[in-house]
Parts: sequence; C-alpha cells; structure tokens
Amino acid sequence: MNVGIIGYGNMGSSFAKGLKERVSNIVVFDVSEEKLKKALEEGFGTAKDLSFLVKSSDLIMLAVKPKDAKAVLESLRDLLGERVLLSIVAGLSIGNIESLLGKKKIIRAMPNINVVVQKGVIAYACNDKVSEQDKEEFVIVFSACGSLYQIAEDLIDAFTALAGSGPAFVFKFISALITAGIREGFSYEVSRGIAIDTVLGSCELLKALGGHPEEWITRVASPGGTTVEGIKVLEDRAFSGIVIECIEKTREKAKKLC
Ligand SMILES: NC(=O)C1=CN([C@@H]2O[C@H](COP(=O)(O)OP(=O)(O)OC[C@H]3O[C@@H](n4cnc5c(N)ncnc54)[C@H](O)[C@@H]3O)[C@@H](O)[C@H]2O)C=CC1
Ligand SMILES: O=C(O)[C@@H]1CCC=N1
Repeated sequence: MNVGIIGYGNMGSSFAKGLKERVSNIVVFDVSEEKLKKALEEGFGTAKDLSFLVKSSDLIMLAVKPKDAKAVLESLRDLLGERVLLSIVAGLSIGNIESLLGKKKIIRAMPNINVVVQKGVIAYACNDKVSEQDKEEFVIVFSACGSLYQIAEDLIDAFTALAGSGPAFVFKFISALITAGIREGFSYEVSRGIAIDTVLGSCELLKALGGHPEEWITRVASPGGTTVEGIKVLEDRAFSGIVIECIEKTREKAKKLC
C-alpha cells in the first residue's frame, strides 16, 4: 500500500513513523514548509500539492486540525476517485465528510498519540463504500501503529474522550505523582522514573493477569495499612467522579467540534 498523509503535525508524523516498515511508500503534504522539510529529513517523500499526493497514494490520511479539514476535503473532492480517505479529525463525522467529498470510500478513525511508539489505540468506522478487502488492508497496515477496534460511529466521540484524549489525562496523573515524589524529597529524575515504572508495571499486571482494578486494590491495601489512608483521600475528593466527568465533558466537546 502507498500512503499519503495530509498534515505532518503530531499525528501525521507519528503515523508516518509507525507505518514506515509496513507500507511501500509514504508521501506527505503540509502547507508548512518547515513541516515538509522535517518530513524529508525524517526519510519521507513530500508532495508539492494535493494532486501529486493523491496520485501517489492508495490511501490518503487526513491529519489536519478540525478547522482546516473542510477546505482540504473540498479540494480532494475531484481527485480521490476509488482511493480510500482515512480521516482522524476529531468530531468530523462520516456524514460531514460525505457532504464535502461526495460518496467516496471513507474510514473515520480515532487514534491516540501513543501511535508514535507503535502502542496507539485506534478505533475506526467505515461507510458502505469501503469493501471488506479495503478494510482488511487497512487493518493489516495500521495494526503496525497499535491496537485497532472497529466500533459503531456513534461511539467515536466517547472513544475520542477515553482513548484519543486519554494520554493527556494519564500524563496529568503521572505529573501529579512526580510532583508528589519531589515534595517527599526525591529528585525530579528519580521521581519521574518511579512514577512511570509504577504506572507501567500496574498496567502490565492488569493486562497479564486480568481482573477488575478494584480487586487488585484490595490486594495492595492491607487492612489497617498505609494504602487505605491514601484511598480515603481519593474517595473524599471524588476522584472517580472527577475522572468520569472529565470523560463526559471531553466527549461533549468532541460532538461540538465540527
Ligand atoms: N494530537 C492528538 O493527540 C490527536 C489528534 N487527533 C486529530 O488529528 C488531527 C491532527 O492533530 P495534530 O497532529 O495534533 O495537529 P497538528 O497541528 O500538530 O498538525 C496539523 C498539521 O496540519 C498542517 N496543515 C494545516 N492546514 C493544512 C492544509 N490545508 N493542508 C495540509 N496541511 C495542513 C499543519 O501545518 C500541521 O503541520 C486533528 O484533527 C485532531 O483532532 C486525533 C487523535 C489524537
Ligand atoms: O484535543 C483534541 O481535540 C484532539 C482529539 C483527541 C486528542 N487530541
């Protein structure tokens, strides 16, 4: 497969790196000369315009900000033909894309930034122009960037909140742990290492051994011990309620983006 990427920002560049080993060719188009230079330095082909990019590609990924997406889609309308358009633009529905592009092959996906280390979580939904073979090829190629979930399109905004924005919330938690460690007397570097390894190890444990996180809390929190004192503070301050509301507000914003 030949992949064309429109927008070489955080996500476009992360996908380019993740896909490198799995596709024949990657071509990038960006309005920023600086981003095009970066793409060249990072070993990718660049296109001078959208027409060249489309001609060189079987699948075209739209990775620009929501505010820039409409203009790009209008320019693609007469260029795309039977090629697949893969949009990762938050809040932009398949219906919106079809109204700008016409009834073309469209995959709407929602990834997260962890694609940069090939550990992304990517949800996708397709319109009925996308064949089983198109879908299979997409899954084979994009599984190089992380785990894929085919979901109903009406859950993509919720997925955007949980997984698309999710890394920012996890980083916030890790950042708070680091600050707490510094406050207790560890250097930044040591506190960072302790926080990351604690979160990473806990995730690996859950993945490897299964079980609900609450079950594992009972194994960590000894009766009358230390952990339960910390858990009480989180409960008093409605930690779970805060996280649930954080996801709800994020999902609501995704609905209003485009
Ligand atoms: N950053 C994230 O963690 C995630 C972002 N997304 C979605 O991915 C999309 C891209 O986000 P980022 O990579 O963070 O944005 P970004 O701002 O880092 O990159 C966007 C790139 O598009 C380029 N661009 C703007 N207008 C253009 C045009 N007309 N033609 C070609 N290139 C153009 C910009 O120069 C820039 O390099 C957004 O729609 C966002 O909703 C989805 C999931 C996660
Ligand atoms: O904040 C945003 O709008 C994008 C969508 C998911 C992650 N970043």
